Amino acid sequence: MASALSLRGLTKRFGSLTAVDSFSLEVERGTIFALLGPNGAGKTTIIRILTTLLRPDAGTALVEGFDVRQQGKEVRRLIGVVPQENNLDRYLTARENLVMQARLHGMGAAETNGRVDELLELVGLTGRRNDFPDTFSGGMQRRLVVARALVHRPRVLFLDEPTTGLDPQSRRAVWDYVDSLKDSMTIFLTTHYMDEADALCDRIVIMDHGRVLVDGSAARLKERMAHAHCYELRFRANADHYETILAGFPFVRSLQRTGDLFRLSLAGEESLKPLMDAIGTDDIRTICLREPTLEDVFIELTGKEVRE
Ligand SMILES: Nc1ncnc2c1ncn2[C@@H]1O[C@H](COP(=O)(O)OP(=O)(O)OP(=O)(O)O)[C@@H](O)[C@H]1O
Repeated sequence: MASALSLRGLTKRFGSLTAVDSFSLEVERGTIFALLGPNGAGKTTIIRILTTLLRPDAGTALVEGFDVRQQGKEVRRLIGVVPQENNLDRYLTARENLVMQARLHGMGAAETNGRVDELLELVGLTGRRNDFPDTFSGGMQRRLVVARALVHRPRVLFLDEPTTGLDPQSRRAVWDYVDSLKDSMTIFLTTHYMDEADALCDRIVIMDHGRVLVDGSAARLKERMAHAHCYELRFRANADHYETILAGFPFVRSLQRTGDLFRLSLAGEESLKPLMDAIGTDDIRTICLREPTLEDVFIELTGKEVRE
């Protein structure tokens, strides 16, 4: 199957910092692909190179066979971009924002009207088509940005953290739109939400320091952790005290806390007894074994929380 994206030895430096370090990747057409990594890993820099906003210092990047360096115009014709910020034109209505995009891509009036109305319907904004984006909720603005990126029927859609800052219901709505597009284009997204990558994507790359750390489906990445010993531990009291104790054990490989609930992975089963001996049972409400998640894989590989 042909590649939608082909990156070979892609490198980008900012002064002495190598943000993207000889990065290579092939993404097949029709894939929903996620690029994950901690803050500063190099994800946005890669998207900016692929969308022709930034020139690489070395290496090549092809989008649908076109070179981002030499054939920027052809690349821009084939891609849709949903940037991190909702950069809508606030002086244009929702509908006018989409019409403007169609004009920029040289679409004729008849084609534009049909396409714009179809997209407003798809993202559930038909009733608000004549309103200005400033009067929209964050979720509605995001949906409009997605619609705008789709006006010219791109073959590759780039989504840079498409659901950051959205409530769970709006996130689900964006996931549904993205999922409904998958048969007609290749989708490349970055996200800090592991559940998003898990639910949506066929293939995931986790990167850090400009390089690939691991590449595969969510299921395959989780298999890497099949031998990890992951537990959930809930305390009825003194959670701060226990957090200090847990963080001090050399065999606690990762530790995440939400209120009085701790998720931890241990180096081996034999670590459980010394752990229980040290913390006692007086303040433990529950302890249970749990399945590894994509978040465990991320922490294991990068040594960092998903968002710091
Ligand atoms: N224009 C720039 N000038 C200097 N340094 C930059 C520039 N753009 C990015 N960087 C640096 O390059 C590195 C990679 O940044 P990038 O924005 O690609 O990371 P990211 O993985 O997208 O992070 P985040 O998850 O926070 O968006 C960071 O150390 C960043 O500070």
